[in-house]
Amino acid sequence: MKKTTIAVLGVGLIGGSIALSMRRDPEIRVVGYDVRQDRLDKALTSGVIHAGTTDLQTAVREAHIIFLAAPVEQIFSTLRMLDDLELQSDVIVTDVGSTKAEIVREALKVIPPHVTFIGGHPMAGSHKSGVEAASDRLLENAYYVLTPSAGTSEQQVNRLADILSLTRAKVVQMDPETHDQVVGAVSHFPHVLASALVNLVAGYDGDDGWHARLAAGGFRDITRIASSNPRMWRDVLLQNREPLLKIAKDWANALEEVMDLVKAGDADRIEQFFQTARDFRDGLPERKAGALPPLYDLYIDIPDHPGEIGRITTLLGARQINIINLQIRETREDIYGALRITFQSQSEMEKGEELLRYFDYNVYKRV
Ligand SMILES: NC(=O)c1ccc[n+]([C@@H]2O[C@H](COP(=O)([O-])OP(=O)(O)OC[C@H]3O[C@@H](n4cnc5c(N)ncnc54)[C@H](O)[C@@H]3O)[C@@H](O)[C@H]2O)c1
Ligand SMILES: O=C(O)C(=O)C[C@]1(C(=O)O)C=C[C@@H](O)C=C1
Repeated sequence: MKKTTIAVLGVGLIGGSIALSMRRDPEIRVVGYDVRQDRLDKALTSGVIHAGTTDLQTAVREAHIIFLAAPVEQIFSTLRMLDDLELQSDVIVTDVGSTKAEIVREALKVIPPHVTFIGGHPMAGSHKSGVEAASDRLLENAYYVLTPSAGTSEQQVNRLADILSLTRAKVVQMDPETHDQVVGAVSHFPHVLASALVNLVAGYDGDDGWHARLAAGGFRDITRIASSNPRMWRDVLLQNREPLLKIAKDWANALEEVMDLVKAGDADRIEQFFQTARDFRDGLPERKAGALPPLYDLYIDIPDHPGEIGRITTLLGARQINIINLQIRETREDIYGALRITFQSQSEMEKGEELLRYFDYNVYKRV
């Protein structure tokens, strides 16, 4: 049987995670394309892709499905290049960009007639970037929005949904404008808010640094996403202007309403405000509620001498502690836990943790 070839253009967090999911099927060959050779090298050595190239034509020539997984601005420029490339006759091109309306409009304008374009957006991610943060479980149980156009053949949509089942995400269909409105409210605007709040507090933080030091769980929980890639979010905001401007207006009104209650000292309605939010927040569907087991991961600092990883796996193996995955993470100085070990169960993880601590390793549950 002929293998299915998948091209992933942009082997970063999302492209890498999709590539890893695709590799669950041994009949799929994943070719990565990136403008950065060092990123392809990382993806190759960590087994994310079967082959990598910085030549776009080589990457797409044999592809049956092409994922555009670069930052949004580069998704536009790549779309415009497709017309000059030799492609398979029934190829599906899809993207993973965080905005949809403008991308789909552009694709319909520039895509060659024999090519099917289906907009896509997996609703999962991280504030971390790059292939080193990729995981075959990143999209598990997340919604994956597809935005086929009126003329898109149902058979092609099903073909794409079929391949996407390897990510274990829940594929849904939506029109691009609805997508941008909804995702503007639940993802884009929250990123603006998180960063605006951080900038406000940074401005308050005087020489004594008390704001930074007292910032505990609340501030950290609501601002994690302010650590996201600034270039990526610049592009997203520029592509989703109209919905965002409307949401910002609604936000300003909502904030004013609460502050009016504070001004009036209206205890009942202030409490009601928090209660209403809590009811909706507590009712959000639990992403981990699906059939798949949660992750049992430990992160371990690896001392910088040869044979350390071998020593750790030997220690675990000797006590029959089962691990299902091992990942060496980007070794930037400020990152703890360079080695990630995924265990089969909670009890295996606990046994592993006890053992590694006994042998004096620094072990973390989450980083
Ligand atoms: N980060 C998230 O949480 C998230 C979630 C869902 C969707 N997205 C979307 O996924 C896309 C990628 O985001 P990411 O977080 O994976 O970014 P990333 O920075 O981790 O990866 C992007 C990769 O694209 C490469 N690249 C840059 N220009 C390119 C070009 N012209 N052609 C090919 N490759 C190029 C970069 O070298 C990098 O390896 C964006 O469009 C983003 O909107 C991101
Ligand atoms: O979890 C995160 O860090 C994310 O920001 C992921 C997130 C989001 O939920 O806003 C960010 C961008 C996307 O396009 C989809 C998902």
